[in-house]
Amino acid sequence: MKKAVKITDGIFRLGSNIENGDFFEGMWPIPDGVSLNSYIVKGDKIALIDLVDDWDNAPSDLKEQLESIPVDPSEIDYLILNHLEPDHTGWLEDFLKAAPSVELVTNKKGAALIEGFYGITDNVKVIDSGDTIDLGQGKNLEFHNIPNVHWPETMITFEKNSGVLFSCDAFGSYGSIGDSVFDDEISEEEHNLFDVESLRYYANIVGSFSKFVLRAIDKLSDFDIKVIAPSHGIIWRDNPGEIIERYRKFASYLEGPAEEEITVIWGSMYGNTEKVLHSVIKGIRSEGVPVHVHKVPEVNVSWPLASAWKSKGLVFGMPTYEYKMFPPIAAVLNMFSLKHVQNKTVFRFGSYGWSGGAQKDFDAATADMKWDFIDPVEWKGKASEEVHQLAFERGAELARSIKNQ
Ligand SMILES: Cc1cc2nc3c(=O)[nH]c(=O)nc-3n(C[C@H](O)[C@H](O)[C@H](O)COP(=O)(O)O)c2cc1C
Repeated sequence: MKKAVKITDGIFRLGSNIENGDFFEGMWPIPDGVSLNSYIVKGDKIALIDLVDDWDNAPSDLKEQLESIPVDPSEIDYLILNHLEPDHTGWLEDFLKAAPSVELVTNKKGAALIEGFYGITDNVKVIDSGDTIDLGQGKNLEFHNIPNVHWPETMITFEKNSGVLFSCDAFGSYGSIGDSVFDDEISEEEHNLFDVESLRYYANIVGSFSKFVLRAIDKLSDFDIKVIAPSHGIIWRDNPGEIIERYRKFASYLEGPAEEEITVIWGSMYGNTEKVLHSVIKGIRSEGVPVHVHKVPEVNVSWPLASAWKSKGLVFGMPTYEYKMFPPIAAVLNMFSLKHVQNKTVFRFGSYGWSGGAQKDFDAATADMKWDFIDPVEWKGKASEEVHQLAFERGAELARSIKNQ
């Protein structure tokens, strides 16, 4: 039987790992899974904070863990919905069959979404930022809106006496959780995985809303936070400041500067662009700058997006295709535009056959992205020694320019 994990007296974590090969949000690969975390806060009254989707084993895991406390769903007085995205609410209609008198607690925008997604208007308790619900026995829940981290209705719940912050998607990460759920219990190897997966989660899911993330972090600076309990990822009780600072750093990359690193994204049909790629990389390395290389379409955009998010410099290598950019690169740029990959220094190179066209298309696609550009390198067909030399120099120039920022 799966057991709930006690965080402190009367507060428990219930969790399930999604490991069935599905993509997150239907598009982001999660080879190491993702956890869905819910929480029970028990005073005289009982609150369940965030639900799950009917996804993989999440509903049965939740039921088993409630039983382990034990809490019967019918005993739950409040279901706090910090965020209405279906990964936290999709199982709502079935849950309500087992807990018919539970009150759904959300803000005004959340109530509209409950009606929109589930047609539910009864038993909805609309709270405002700053409102509290006293559960008794020293359990007092306070609600604060953190709009657009990640949807407009997103809020956090804070249990003031224990200092546990139920932060929903804020401070979350991809990655399944093993038997240990706390930052001070997981191994160094697991920490390394969550370091990498929290960046990828951030860039994929939250990055566009970085200004709102910074606003939320400022708001939270007044709170005496002892534990961060997000809806995805590990629970931070030893060093909650670590994940707050990590998120602050990720959010700061929106306006730049990011890390002194370069992300290279490239695609090539017949190898003419690929050969020059090696000269560009040598040029970057000649300046001692770390470089991350992603080949499209082989790699899902999730990884180059995470890598680009934290890099000051970007390189795109691609040939002309039907008077435009090589389509897999165009798809990456489209995602980068959607996700606000801004304030970068960028270099593009590539081969063409007769007319070119990729550069013009690239210029148009990137006009609004707040990027500075190193002069591009283009050539007809196979690259000459001079082209290789120029590509090496431009790679080095890009590396130098990000070092000087
Ligand atoms: C399907 C296809 C469409 C192409 N369209 C154009 C084009 O519109 N204009 C052009 O100058 N070259 C065009 N080319 C030529 C390529 O840009 C050229 O072969 C280039 O060297 C390919 O680079 P790669 O070896 O890195 O794939 C096209 C090639 C292919 C295969």
